[in-house]
Amino acid sequence: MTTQHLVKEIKRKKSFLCIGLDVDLEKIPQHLLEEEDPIFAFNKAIIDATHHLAVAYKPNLAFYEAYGINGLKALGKTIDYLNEKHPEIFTIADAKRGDIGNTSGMYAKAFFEDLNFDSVTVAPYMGRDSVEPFLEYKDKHTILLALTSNQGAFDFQTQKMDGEELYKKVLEVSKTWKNAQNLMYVVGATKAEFLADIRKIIPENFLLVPGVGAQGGSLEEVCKYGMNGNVGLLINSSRGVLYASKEKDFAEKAAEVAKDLQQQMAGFL
Ligand SMILES: O=C(O)c1cc(=O)[nH]c(=O)n1[C@@H]1O[C@H](COP(=O)(O)O)[C@@H](O)[C@H]1O
Repeated sequence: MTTQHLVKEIKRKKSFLCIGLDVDLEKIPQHLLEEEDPIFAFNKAIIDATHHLAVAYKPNLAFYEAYGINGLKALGKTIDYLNEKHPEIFTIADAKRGDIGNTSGMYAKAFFEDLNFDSVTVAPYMGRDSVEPFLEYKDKHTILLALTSNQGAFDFQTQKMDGEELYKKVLEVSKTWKNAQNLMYVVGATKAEFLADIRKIIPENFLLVPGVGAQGGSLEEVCKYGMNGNVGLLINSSRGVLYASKEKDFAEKAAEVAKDLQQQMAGFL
């Protein structure tokens, strides 16, 4: 999906909500465990109830790998369902990959060709040749970790290197890479006070912003940092939407939380 297409969808739905499909079998309604594929049954119910309110879905690979081959099969069914039923939705494989060039090439093939995601999250710390195999896919997006939502972000990302914070170096250097127009960046909602500086370096790239809700980030504080004004953010909520209820009404309750987030976002568009 192109960035222009994503922008069009954001304007049409008046939403820049990304729902994180982080499925935890201990948190889903227990009646779903009787289904043949509980993970897919849960995802399908969430997608069916929220697809008109969200522009993106982000399964985090950890939550599928944790259930072995069954988890990976459920991931495959989920992305196929999204691509077939809702091709207008932007899909993110939250895998945080990155390795030596030929290995990254295989990761890119897995997420962009086999699973056919629109984008994948990538860690930048192995440098240019670890990211470029993802950027080779001109119709896909690479979402680079810039300033993450967790406390440990202060261990390295905000430390100075040659007088400049490491996360700023990541932004500046990555801008010079081949097909850099296909880069998006992760900035945690818990790091809203850094967004003004970040936007000075990358005024025209989408930001994926996780960390609202369960991690304490404020939606309102990040919403004004779109690109060139108002569009250019994907704000993610996973647990806050998925586990609004553990009862049979879970999908309905998830839709209520998603609607509340969407309505707050509409005020900024
Ligand atoms: O890349 C991410 O999506 C990510 C980066 C980051 O800095 N912080 C962060 O929380 N995430 C992911 O975003 C999701 C946040 O989930 P909730 O805190 O439940 O909304 C999880 O899948 C995290 O792995």
